Amino acid sequence: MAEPIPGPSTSAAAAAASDTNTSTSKKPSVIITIGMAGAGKSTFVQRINSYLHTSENDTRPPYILNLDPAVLNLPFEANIDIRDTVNYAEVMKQYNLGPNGGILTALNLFTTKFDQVLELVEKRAETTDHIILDTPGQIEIFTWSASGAIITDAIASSFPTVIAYIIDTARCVAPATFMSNMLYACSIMYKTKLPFVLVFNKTDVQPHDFALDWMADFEAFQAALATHPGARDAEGEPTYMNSLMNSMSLVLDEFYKHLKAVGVSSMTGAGVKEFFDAVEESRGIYERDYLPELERARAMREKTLQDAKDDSVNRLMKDLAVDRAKNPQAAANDRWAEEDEEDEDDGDAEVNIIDRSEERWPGQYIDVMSMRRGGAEEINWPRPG
Ligand SMILES: Nc1nc2c(ncn2[C@@H]2O[C@H](COP(=O)(O)OP(=O)(O)OP(=O)(O)O)[C@@H](O)[C@H]2O)c(=O)[nH]1
Repeated sequence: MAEPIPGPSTSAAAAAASDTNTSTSKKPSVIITIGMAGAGKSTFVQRINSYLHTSENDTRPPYILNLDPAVLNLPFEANIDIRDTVNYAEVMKQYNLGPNGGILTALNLFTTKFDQVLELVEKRAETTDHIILDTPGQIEIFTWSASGAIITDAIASSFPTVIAYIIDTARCVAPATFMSNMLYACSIMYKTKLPFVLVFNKTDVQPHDFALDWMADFEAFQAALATHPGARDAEGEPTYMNSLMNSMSLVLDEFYKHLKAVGVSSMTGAGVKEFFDAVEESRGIYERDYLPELERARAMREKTLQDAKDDSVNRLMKDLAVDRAKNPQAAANDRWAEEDEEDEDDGDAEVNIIDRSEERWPGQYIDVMSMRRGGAEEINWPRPG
């Protein structure tokens, strides 16, 4: 199943890669942390933040974005915090949503202003080596939503980006949980096509050697599977799930070859240096594999758009020619009346994203929802329903 991430296949792609090699060499690396609820994403971000603040590591402080609108307390200071822009509780109330719908809608609203976020990030790019994104606890809200894809694509097309997939190691000792986690990781990797680092977190509680063994040798995984409770049914036959996982382990073997895996304890800080080594190596993969593919997709999209535009214009011109031939008098009077021109001002007031490192009163909250209700400053948020 697992195909390698496409590499540069044409000379144009190779040229694009070499062009961008120079352009990305000084850009900061973006680290997008993704993981199941409770895997330790926020604690991990706090740990790598403190590592990057430690001057003896010869690094500059990172620029951090919090994209979780529902988090109550963050163990780190975010430079841009979604909670400064969207009130998740108010979104739930106004759009009549449950918690997950509220988080998703809050993220969607924030994404409509992501161009402002990118501008701020680009302004700061000279002063930092790392940009870190903490994502919502409910993994699917980021990984399977349009806004998650837009944010990922937008940032990855500007900066060398790597996905840090955080795994709760202690919860992976059961082969079935390990397999589920790996399948999820696999789906994200093939969706984003970005360099991927598996971060086995909480190694202070459970060392991750077993996971590395299972990834390196599928027979070791199959042996663990065979001895796991529930591997056989009442008649002593392997259960359906067991057989399925057995086959899957062969398939995932190929996927593991494209992964870097590190063990980290966000509690003690063990393994953080190895993580940054893996991020550094991923820059090369980004430049070699992701960028040429991005250029190719961009060129194809532009061509498709141009073709569609040309086709519409051609059809319009044909229709006009037929009309004019039928009624030459009407064609002669067919002139644009200047007074009919509409006022182009759509009343789109700005919602400013806050850069906490710049503002005078950090955390000053902009209530975009009440702005939406208020008459004077109209915002074009989408209407409920
Ligand atoms: N022992 C140990 N505990 C950890 C480690 N990392 C995180 N934890 C604990 O795991 C729990 C969840 O950590 P969080 O950082 O809140 O996890 P999260 O993935 O951000 O959680 P959500 O955003 O709610 O999904 C907390 O109780 C942390 O203290 C670690 O390396 N070792």
